[in-house]
Amino acid sequence: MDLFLAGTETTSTTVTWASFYLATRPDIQSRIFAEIKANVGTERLPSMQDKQSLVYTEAFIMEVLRMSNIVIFSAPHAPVADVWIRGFRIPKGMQIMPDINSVLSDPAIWGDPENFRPDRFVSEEGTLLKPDEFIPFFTGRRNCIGESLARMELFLFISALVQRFEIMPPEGETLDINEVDGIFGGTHAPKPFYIRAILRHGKEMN
Ligand code: HEM
Repeated sequence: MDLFLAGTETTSTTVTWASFYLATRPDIQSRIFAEIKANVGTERLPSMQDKQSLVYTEAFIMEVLRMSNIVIFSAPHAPVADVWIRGFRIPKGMQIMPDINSVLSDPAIWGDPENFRPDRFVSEEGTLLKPDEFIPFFTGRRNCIGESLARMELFLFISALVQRFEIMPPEGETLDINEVDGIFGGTHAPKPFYIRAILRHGKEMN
């Protein structure tokens, strides 16, 4: 369970959502590639040392995590004593499953949660913003134990993918969020879809 669902399906589903957003948003993909080209180049693969300088790339990954919201409910939790929240009593020991989606898509927090907009995580000074409400790995003492590993995997895989390939919809086709969204099983995954991954070469890479 830990190995296949928590450790594997989560990151692979996030990469699948990232491929969808890359294929449907060439404007965003161009900005990611330009950032990688300027800060890493194309002679070597990006490494974790590059994360500080690839702010927009990391903001893209955060926006994929926010929009795709692959773990809609946290694991079951229970209070160790009676608590009152907005007039509701949650008795000691009662199992609750907090709704992560209600936070990641709250207009009062994000303004335009329905729009895919990595810039919401970039400050005016060009640094990465980390709002408290960004909780795809949930929050508190029992939050996702694999967060650091997952974020490292996503950064290395997605930055290398965009450095080497241009991601596009199939020839002559468009991809639509309403057609791929979404299968709610172990994770919130997109329905199967096709993309093209065209190797970047020549002038673009130099
Ligand atoms: C994009 C990737 C991932 C997301 C969005 C994610 C999200 C979550 C969430 C929301 C929880 C529930 C936390 C809570 O209820 O407080 C959780 C728990 C957990 N995750 Fe992840 N996870 C991801 C990747 C991983 C990876 C790569 C591993 C392991 C290598 C992992 C291992 C676990 C384990 C073992 C738990 C249960 C922790 C506990 O109950 O104490 N996760 N994850």
